[in-house]
Amino acid sequence: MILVVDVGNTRIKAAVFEDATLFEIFVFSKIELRKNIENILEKFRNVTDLVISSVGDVEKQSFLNFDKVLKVHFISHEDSFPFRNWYATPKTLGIDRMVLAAGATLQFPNQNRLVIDAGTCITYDFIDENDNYLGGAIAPGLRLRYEALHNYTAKLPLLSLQTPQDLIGNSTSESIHSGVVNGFVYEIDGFIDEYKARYPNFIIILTGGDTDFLAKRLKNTIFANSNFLLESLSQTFQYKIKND
Ligand SMILES: Nc1ncnc2c1ncn2[C@@H]1O[C@H](COP(=O)(O)OP(=O)(O)OP(=O)(O)O)[C@@H](O)[C@H]1O
Ligand SMILES: CC(C)(CO)[C@@H](O)C(=O)NCCC(=O)O
Ligand SMILES: [K+]
Repeated sequence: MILVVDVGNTRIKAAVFEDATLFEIFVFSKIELRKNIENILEKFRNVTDLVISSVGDVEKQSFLNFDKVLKVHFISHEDSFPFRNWYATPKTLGIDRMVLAAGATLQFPNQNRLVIDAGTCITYDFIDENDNYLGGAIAPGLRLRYEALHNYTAKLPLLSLQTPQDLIGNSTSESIHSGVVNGFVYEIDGFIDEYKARYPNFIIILTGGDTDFLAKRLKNTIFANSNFLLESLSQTFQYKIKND
């Protein structure tokens, strides 16, 4: 049994796996890290390995106390991944993006894949049918757009995510919701359409904290799975064990 931990930019997500079976998911903040991991290990006493992917600023130190009771693995650029990496700056590629690309490669063999992670940032990652990782895009996520409007203007309020009533916002709040939500959706559909112009066939995997909100609003057909990063982390670890 393994415990995988995804340290994101905002939150931490963890899951317990036995082979491909996911037992339970946990979401918590960085300050509660140690206590939460202890509680999970208390509940799942058969966990032998702790597998961590981190893009956040949580230090390795926070996990090292656990190495007395389990094996602790930090997924890094040095590990084996199931794709050829064509990124021009592979050392600066986010570990979360590498893990997503690994999951897409292993779960959807022999096809072009586009992974869209709508989290703090939205990231796009493309892996072609011959398992070449080509790169993608990074843009501000949904919540970040609301925050940016508020933080970098004098008059705009900080709103929480809400479905716009119409394309044409008839108040400050409706204008913001239209700009953020409609803009985000058009952007994603626009990206997908441009990828389609280059690659006639590919599957689209949507994941991240905004998956459920977005899935029903996109015009393109996508495979929505908010646990895709956690599942991919488990698969990346299995792949690493076999290939190291
Ligand atoms: N409880 C919550 N806290 C923060 N964001 C949330 C929450 N519930 C839903 N969201 C949505 O999820 C998005 C953030 O995604 P996510 O939680 O995957 O980010 P993260 O933890 O920083 O991970 P990553 O760094 O991998 O993107 C926000 O845009 C927000 O709209
Ligand atoms: C883009 C984020 C912040 C998304 O979590 C992360 O993947 C990251 O820090 N990436 C480093 C830059 C890059 O991927 O090229
Ligand atoms: K993300």
